[in-house]
Amino acid sequence: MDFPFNVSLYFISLFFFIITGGLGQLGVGLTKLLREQFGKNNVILSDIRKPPNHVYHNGPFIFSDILDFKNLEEIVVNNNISWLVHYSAVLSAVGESNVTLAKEVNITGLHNILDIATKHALRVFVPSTIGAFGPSSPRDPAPELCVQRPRTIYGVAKVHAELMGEYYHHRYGLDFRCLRYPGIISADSQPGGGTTDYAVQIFHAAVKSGCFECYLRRDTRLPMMYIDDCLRATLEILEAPAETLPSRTYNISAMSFTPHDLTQEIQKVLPDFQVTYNVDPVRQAIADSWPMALEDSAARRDWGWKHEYDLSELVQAMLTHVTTGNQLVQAN
Ligand SMILES: NC(=O)C1=CN([C@@H]2O[C@H](COP(=O)(O)OP(=O)(O)OC[C@H]3O[C@@H](n4cnc5c(N)ncnc54)[C@H](O)[C@@H]3O)[C@@H](O)[C@H]2O)C=CC1
Ligand SMILES: CC(=O)[C@H](N)C(=O)O
Repeated sequence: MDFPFNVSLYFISLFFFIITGGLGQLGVGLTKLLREQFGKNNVILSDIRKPPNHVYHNGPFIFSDILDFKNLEEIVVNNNISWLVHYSAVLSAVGESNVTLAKEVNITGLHNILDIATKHALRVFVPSTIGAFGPSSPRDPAPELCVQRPRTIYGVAKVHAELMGEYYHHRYGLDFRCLRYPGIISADSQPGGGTTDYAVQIFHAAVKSGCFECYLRRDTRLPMMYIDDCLRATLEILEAPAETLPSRTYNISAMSFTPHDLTQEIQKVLPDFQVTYNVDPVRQAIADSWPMALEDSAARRDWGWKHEYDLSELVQAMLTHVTTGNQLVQAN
C-alpha cells in the first residue's frame, strides 16, 4: 500500500520533548540535536534561569522548577509532552558544599519527574554518572553491575535515580532510560560545578593565558568524553527500540586520562603551555573515589554505541573551538 507521506517521519514527529535543567553544560547542545531530528517546535528547553538571547530566540523556552510538581505537570499536559529528558542536577563539588540543595534537586526533584512521567505515560531519560560508583567499586574498569557505595550526595542521589527508574520500569512499565556519563568536555558551554571541570577549564586557560593551575593531582585518571559523543549517545539511546534494551542503565565510555596526559597532549600544539598543581582536598577525595575507566560492552552490544573521539581528537577539537570562539569574541 502506498502512503502519501513518509510514514516513519510522521511517527517521529509525534514525539514532543521537554528538557529540564537545559541551560547547563549539556542541555543546549542536546536541544539543538533533538530539534534537528524531531523539529524545532517539538523540543522545549526549560530551566529556572533566564536564557541568553541566542538560546531564547532559537526555539521554545519555558521556566520550569522541577521542585514545583503542579507547574511541571501543567507544562507536560499543556504541551502534550511524550519524552522528558531530565538534566536538572546539582553536580558533585557544589553538592558537597550544599547537601540540602543537592538532596532537594537530585532526590525530591527526581521523584517529581518519575511520578509525572508515570502518570502521563511519558518516556524518561535520566543521566547517571561515574560518580555513582564509590571507593569499594572496581575502579579499572567499573563494570555495569557491581558494588555502588558512593561517598558524595551527588553519587548517592544518582544511584537512587538508577534504582528508582528501574523500579518504576518493572513495577509500572515506565520507559526509563539511563546512561552513566563520564566527565564531559565541551568548548562553548561551561561546566556547572563538578569534579571533572578542570578538563574544560584547562583549554580556555591554555588559549587565553598559556598557564593553568590544576586542582587535581597530576596522576588522577578519570573517564572522560567529548560532548559530541555524549550527545550522540543520548540521541541513540532515546531512539533505540525498547526491545533492544535489556538493561535500562548503561555505562558509556570513550577515553581515560590524567591531568598530566592532557597537558602533554595540549603541549603538542602549544609547546609553551605550563600547568601547576594546587590540590583541592575535597575534589581530590571525590576523584579518588571514582573509577579510572568504565566498561561499556553492553551499550556497544545492545544498541551499537561507538565513541568517535579519543584524547588526540578531543584536544584538536577543543583547541580549534576555543581558539575560534576567542577570535569571534575579540572581533565583536
Ligand atoms: N557535565 C558532566 O560532566 C556530566 C553530567 N552528568 C549529568 O548530566 C546532567 C546535565 O549535566 P550538566 O548540564 O553538566 O549540569 P549543569 O550543572 O551544567 O546544569 C544543571 C542545570 O540544572 C538547573 N537546575 C538546578 N536546579 C533546578 C531546579 N530546581 N529546577 C530546574 N532546573 C534546575 C540549573 O539551573 C542548571 O542549568 C546532570 O544530570 C548531570 O548529573 C553526568 C555525568 C557527567
Ligand atoms: C562526572 C560528573 O558527573 C560531573 N562532571 C562532576 O564532576 O560532578
